Amino acid sequence: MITLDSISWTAPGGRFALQNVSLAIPDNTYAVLMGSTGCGKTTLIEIICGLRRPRGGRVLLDGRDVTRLEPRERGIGYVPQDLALFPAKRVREQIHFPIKMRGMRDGEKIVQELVEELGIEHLMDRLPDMLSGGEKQRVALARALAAQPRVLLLDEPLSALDETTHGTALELLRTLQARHSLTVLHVTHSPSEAAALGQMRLRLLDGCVVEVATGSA
Ligand SMILES: Nc1ncnc2c1ncn2[C@@H]1O[C@H](COP(=O)(O)OP(=O)(O)OP(=O)(O)O)[C@@H](O)[C@H]1O
Repeated sequence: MITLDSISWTAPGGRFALQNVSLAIPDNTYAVLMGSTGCGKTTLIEIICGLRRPRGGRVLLDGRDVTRLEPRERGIGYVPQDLALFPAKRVREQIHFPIKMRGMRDGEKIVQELVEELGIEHLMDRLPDMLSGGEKQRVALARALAAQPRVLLLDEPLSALDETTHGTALELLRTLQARHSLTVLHVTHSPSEAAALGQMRLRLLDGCVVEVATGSA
């Protein structure tokens, strides 16, 4: 369960602020978040994963207050809008990185299973600039899932894909969510993507998160 309890955040310079934003996404749910450009969607995602510190309020994951924890202590996988792959690391190192950072055991087995699931075994020795857009997405997903998080945050993960790759990626995200019992928060501008994936559809409107629809996607 992802819970935001009265989160407030002010941008440096004070020209944008979120005031008392609250939301609750139940366990094992695929939630999508929409809203006009610049309304604060990325800001909310980064507050949940710990890359931005809120001025007030709390972030709770499965009831545990993580507001003051470092990102790697939160049990969250994150795929940012630009994917943020390390330019000089090969795919193998990208995916092993979160496992190494946390000193996890069984790293080799986890990576092997993930790369098979995502169909990227043949890419393991490549650098990011030797990958297509769709391949980069898969590598970023594998890296986000390597530390076996319960929560996955996706910031417009499919926006750069062509129609065919987009369709396959939708299916992949749905399958990953179900297989790993993930609680997902996925930011998108695409109503069709939201309708295809969102068991819970949320909109950030004038600084408030409102629920647009709930039900099976
Ligand atoms: N570091 C910063 N300094 C100043 N302003 C910022 C900073 N980060 C974000 N903002 C401002 O905060 C607001 C929300 O930005 P955010 O990236 O969260 O929006 P968004 O809803 O994700 O937008 P988009 O849909 O275009 O990706 C914007 O007005 C942005 O200019």
